[in-house]
Amino acid sequence: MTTTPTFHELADRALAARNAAAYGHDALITCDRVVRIFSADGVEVQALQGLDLLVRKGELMALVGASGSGKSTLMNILAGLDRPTAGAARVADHDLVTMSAKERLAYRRTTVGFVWQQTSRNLLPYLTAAQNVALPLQLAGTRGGRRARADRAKELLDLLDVAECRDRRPHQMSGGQQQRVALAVALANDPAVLLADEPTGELDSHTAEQVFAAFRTANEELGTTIVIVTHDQSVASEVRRTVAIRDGRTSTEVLRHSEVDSATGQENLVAREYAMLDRAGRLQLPAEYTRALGMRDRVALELEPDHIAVRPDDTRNDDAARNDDAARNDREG
Ligand SMILES: Nc1ncnc2c1ncn2[C@@H]1O[C@H](COP(=O)(O)OP(=O)(O)OP(=O)(O)O)[C@@H](O)[C@H]1O
Repeated sequence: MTTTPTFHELADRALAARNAAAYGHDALITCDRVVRIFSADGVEVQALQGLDLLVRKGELMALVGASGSGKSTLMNILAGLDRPTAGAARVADHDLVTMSAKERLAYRRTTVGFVWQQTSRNLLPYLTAAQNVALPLQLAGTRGGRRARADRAKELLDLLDVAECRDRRPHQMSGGQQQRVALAVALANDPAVLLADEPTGELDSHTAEQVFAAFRTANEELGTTIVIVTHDQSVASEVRRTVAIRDGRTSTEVLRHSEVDSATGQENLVAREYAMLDRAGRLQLPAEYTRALGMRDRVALELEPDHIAVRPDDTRNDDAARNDDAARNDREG
């Protein structure tokens, strides 16, 4: 039985709704039901299908997804190179949907830094490492002149362990060194967010580890928030938080933290998987879980005091038995 709320209850509810914090109010990156549709030759492709994502200040996280899941589309939106078709996207208080062309340019120069997969896209071939790092400072009109820019370049190249490359041009460096210098370039203007698209895609695993160490250093020493996009699942072990993208939506996420074993005193990394719950209450279950239990179309739910149980649909067996009976009757009749 439902009871009609009193006027005071309605007033309290309205006040609570007004005071409720907006989605992602305390996040540095907020994607709220982001949709991106491409139209090519009259065919529409929904690259992002209502993607939700929150990234807090100071995080180092990875977005992992298969080819075509929408990673690059999301990256281009966060980088200010593309706009969502619908939904909201904010980075460090910049509204990526309504930003003007002028604001977009300033945003790309000072708020975000990028490291792309292709080393050639990150560095100018005719400049040395130090000159490459100094260039974004010059473009942003940073005060202090040539001397200050050279000092900043030295500081970043030292920090990322590529001091020896200072006077070398990109072709005189290894792939891993080029990516670490690219990271220094991306950090030059002290961006609020650093975006990296498959930054180790062209590197062997040993070199990739060194590049990841440089990302961790940037995150820990400079406090830069870093989002790394990759299709490589092994990257997941390099960061504390991995969010999976599937079919243009964030699906599951894995958080890792260290726990000290009280018996042995040994520190272990513990990983736990979570599913995203959107504001409509929709939950995407990992395909391998649903497949393992033969779940499809419908599942049985039970609310328990501290959890919700999701079980295979127990009426399916009854339905199947009924269908078998009907088939048998048809045959016999
Ligand atoms: N400019 C475009 N025009 C038409 N379709 C596009 C465009 N860009 C991306 N798509 C489509 O959108 C979907 C998502 O593409 P996206 O490049 O974001 O995926 P991805 O996860 O980055 O893949 P990959 O790892 O292969 O780069 C794909 O189906 C792709 O074909």
